Order: sequence, then C-alpha cells, then structure tokens
Amino acid sequence: MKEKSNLAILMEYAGGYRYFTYASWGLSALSALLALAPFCYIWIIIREALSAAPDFSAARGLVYNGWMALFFAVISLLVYIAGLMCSHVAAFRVAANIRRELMRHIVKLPLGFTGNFGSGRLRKIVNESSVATESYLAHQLPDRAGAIATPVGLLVLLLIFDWRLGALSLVPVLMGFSIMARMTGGQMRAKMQEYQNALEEMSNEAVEYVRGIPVVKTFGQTVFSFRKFKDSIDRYCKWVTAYTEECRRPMLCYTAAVNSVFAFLVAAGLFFTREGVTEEFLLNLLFYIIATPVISVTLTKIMFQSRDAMIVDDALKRIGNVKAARPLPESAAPAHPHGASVDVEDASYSYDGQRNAVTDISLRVRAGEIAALVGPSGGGKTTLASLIPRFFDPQHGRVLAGDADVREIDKDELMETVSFVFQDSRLIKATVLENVRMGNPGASRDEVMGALAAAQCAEIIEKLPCGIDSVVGADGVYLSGGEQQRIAIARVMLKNSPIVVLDEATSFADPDNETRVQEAFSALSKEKSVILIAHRLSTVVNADRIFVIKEGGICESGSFSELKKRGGLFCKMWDDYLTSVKWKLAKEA
Ligand SMILES: Nc1ncnc2c1ncn2[C@@H]1O[C@H](COP(=O)(O)OP(=O)(O)OP(=O)(O)O)[C@@H](O)[C@H]1O
Repeated sequence: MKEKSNLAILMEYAGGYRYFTYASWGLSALSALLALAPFCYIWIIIREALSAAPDFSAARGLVYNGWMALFFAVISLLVYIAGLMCSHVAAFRVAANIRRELMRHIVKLPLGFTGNFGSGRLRKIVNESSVATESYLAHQLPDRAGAIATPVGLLVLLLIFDWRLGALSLVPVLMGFSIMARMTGGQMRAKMQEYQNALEEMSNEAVEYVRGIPVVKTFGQTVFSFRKFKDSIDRYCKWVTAYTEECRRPMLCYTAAVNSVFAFLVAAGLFFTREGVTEEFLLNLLFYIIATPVISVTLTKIMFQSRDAMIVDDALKRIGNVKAARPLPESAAPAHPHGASVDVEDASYSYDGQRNAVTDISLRVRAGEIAALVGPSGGGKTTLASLIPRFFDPQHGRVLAGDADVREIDKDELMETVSFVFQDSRLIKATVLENVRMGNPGASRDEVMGALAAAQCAEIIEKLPCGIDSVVGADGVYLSGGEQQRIAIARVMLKNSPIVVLDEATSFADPDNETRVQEAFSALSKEKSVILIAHRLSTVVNADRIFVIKEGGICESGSFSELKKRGGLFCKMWDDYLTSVKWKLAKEA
C-alpha cells in the first residue's frame, strides 16, 4: 500500500483547518513575488541615476519609484503576516489534535504499556513531536511556498534583463541544490534518525534518573552510578558529533557555492566588457549584484526546510509508533462478573516474546478469600497479579473475575470490579479530598472522611494545614511513602470493588508506619477477595491460601500451617525470616 505523505497525515489532523494551511501557502508565495517588485523600481532608479541629467522631472521620478519600492515592500510584508496568521491557526489546531488523539489512544492501551515503553519517551513524543509538526506547518511550509516562488520570479526577471547574466546566476543555484540533496539524502536521514533516537533515549533515562535521585543521594553516589543515563548522554554526544561532522564539509561547500554568485557576475562582467562597457550592460550588472543575494537567502531557507522536514518525518514516525500500539481488544457482547472469585487458568505471559515471566500458571481464589503471593524476587508475582486487572493479556490461557473472562468484561465494569493498590502509590497534585474521591466521584465529604479513618489516615489529616483540603505536593504538604499508600488505600476503600490486588510496599521508613499500613490493609480486605503480593512474610500468616511463586510457576500452595508442615521452599523462607527477626531483635537489644 502506498505510504501517506507527511503532509497528508498532518492534514488529517487539521480537519476543516486545512484550508488555512493552503491559504498560507498562497499568501506566502504572493508575498515572495510582491517582494521582487521593489527590485524592479530599484532598477529604474539606477537607470535614471545613471542616464538622466539631474532635472526636476527626473528627481520626481526617483522619489516616485522610491515610494513605489517601499509600498510593495510593505504590502509584501503585510501579505506575509496574513499568511503566517493562517498557518498558525492551522498549526496550533494540528498540534492540539495530535496531542489529544495520542492521549486518547494512550488511555486505551494496556496499563503495562507505559511502563514498558518508558514514560520519558512517551512524554517526549506527546510534547516535542507535536511541537515539531507545529513549527513545520506554521513556518516551514509557508516559507517553502515563498522559497519556491522567489527563485522562479527572480529568474524570470533576471532572464528578461540580460539572459547571459541570468543564466550565469543559475550556476550557483544548481551547485547549491546538488550539495543540499547530498546533505539531506538517505545516509544523512539515517544519521538524523539515530540522533533523534539518542535524544529520545536520553530523555527517557533522564526521567528515570530524576525518579532515582533519592537513592543516589541516600547512598552518596554520583551521576556515574546511573550508568544507563550516562551511557545515553554519551550516545547522544556521539551521534550529535557524527551528524555535525558529516555536515561540516558539505555545509562549507554549500555556503561557498550559494555565495559565489558575485564571483560569477564579476567574472562575467570582465568577460563581456572586453570590447568596452555599454551603459545598459553596466545597469544590468549593478541590478544583478543587488538582486542576486536573494538567491542565497532563499536557498539557505530551503536547506533548513529540508533538515526540518527530516525532523518532522521522524516525529510523525514516532507518533505513528505509539498509535500502532494496539489497545486491548474489547468484546462486542460483554460478559458480566458474578461474585468475587478469581481464576487464573494456564496463563503464560512474556514481556519480550522470548522468555516467559509466568508459565502455564493456574490458581483459584474464592470470593472473600485472602490469597498471598510469595516467593523469590523476580519469580513472577507482580506479573501474575497484573493479569487480573488486564494490565496485560496473557499470550496463553485466561483469567476470570467473577467467573467471567476479563477480556470479555467491559473495561469500565472491570475497573469497578478490580482495584489495584500499587507499591509506589502515586497521588496526584490535588487536595487529599480529590485524591480519595477519585475512587468514587459521587462520594460525600463524610464518606471520604470515613474511608480515611478506616485506612488509618486520621493522624495524617490532623497534621495537614488545611485537613483534607490540603493540596498534596504543594505548600510544604509532603507525605511519606507509607502515608501516601494509606491515602491510596482510602481511595480504594471508597471505590469498594469486590476484588482487590494489593502490592505491599517493600520498605517503610518507620515501624509505626508499617503497622498502620498493615491495619489499613486489613480494614480494606474485609468482605473482599484479596490477592496480596507479599514482600514480608509476617503479613501472610492469616491468609486463607498462600501461593509460592518461583521461576514463573507455582511451586507450593496451601494455608500457612500446611506449608510450614510440608517443609518446602516456604518453610525455608519462613525460617530465614524468623532468623532475620531474631538477629534484628538481638541487634536492637
Ligand atoms: N516491564 C518488564 N519488561 C521486561 N521484563 C520484565 C518486566 N517486568 C518484569 N519483568 C521480568 O519478569 C520476571 C518476573 O518479574 P516480576 O516483577 O513479576 O517478579 P516479582 O516476583 O514480582 O519480583 P519482586 O518480588 O522483586 O517484585 C522477572 O524476570 C523480570 O525481570
């Protein structure tokens, strides 16, 4: 299938505003042609200055032609401004539509997509790629229309006055074009793409770095501890240098070529005046020397447009990559969950399509049960839990919530049925009330207060300057990880969904916070089916069922006492845990 041109893609986003884009080209071309009119008047002025005896009527002619030159210069400028106004209207609309469509698309993608793709990379695409299209439509395309009209009009003028000088003025134009073609050709395009890749990667790593600054500070490390960030900076430097070096020689030749028009004209002047100078030839030569710099200015504009066209080409490819990510399919005849059981049947999932994070895993959690997932780090607990709210769909097998396949459940109903409390619960920059109300936008203030109390947040609220109306992350309102997680639990309590997936935080700053989070977890778990990703074994003692996940599969399952009796991996983990507690107590004593 024939690939759509970048312009065709952009015009799809423009809708009815595309006519503003077309109008901007017409106005820009018209402005470029009008800008040549002053040169004609200058030619007349030179002719009069060279030939006329300084009588009154000639002076009047000079003044008249001067005013006419100024008049056309001003009109040309006004037409250009009108063109820019049109192009900006369309460009802003296109950039806004791209951002809107991308955001609409991203929210339909599986929740795991953002994590895998990289939030820094997504941010760069949503922001910067749409900005690249904005300047392309607002400035580069209208300027291109002008840049095409100028040499055409100018060449017509030059050939009318003296075709020999006109033809000679063409030589640097042709040389400039051929060098430009080399500078924007396939090899340079590939280099530009590598350069953009390096920029995108650096942006992604920068976001990861900023997220990890607390760790860097805590351990007194330097930027070099973030090898990936440093490597991405090095790669960026490498590509910028390679791109710049590759451009250096052709750029030098290009600048020399487009500015060599004077050399051609002077040489031509000497050549054609071997037998003597006529007044008309001198007049034309002077005119050409004044007018031809427009050629180099125009060519340089075209060259930068070619470079910018490569940037927009790359930006549209990146936007296309995000849009190519397929949303999770939705069922035409949605199923409805009945009850709060969770079944995972022979589910396998691989992040990279090569190595399975979980393989043929099956488990059943009855309605109202608490199931704990434990096991060595990297065993697949989080991946397994992520399949329940459809962060990803398993490549093999299926997951049922309330006896309905989660792929068949309407996504809003699934979100009402399953809640997920993340390990690093993110609160948005809004009041505590608004943060909690996200769980149930119709909840009253009292209901929010009730959920906060049940989630052990009362003393957090008491110390905030404006209680639940304090804005999180502003005016000195900063909450610890454990405090944020308790508020996130209150949010889920208000949502009151029958199935809850809890990813227990791995570390807490103080034991009191940990105890309170555990209490909040217990309050949330009442009358719900809970799948708890347990990072500390103390929390699984009361679970109805414990699944020990290792290397992507379940290696043991049963109640706490059953697993202890069995003497397997869980028993060993429990013994290790008790030893570590004893060691800690001894150390504290
Ligand atoms: N986004 C991802 N992209 C690629 N591989 C991943 C991704 N997330 C996890 N994995 C891999 O999948 C496997 C299972 O990881 P998972 O996070 O599910 O384990 P876990 O048991 O929850 O570990 P932990 O207790 O340390 O959180 C690991 O080998 C991990 O490297």
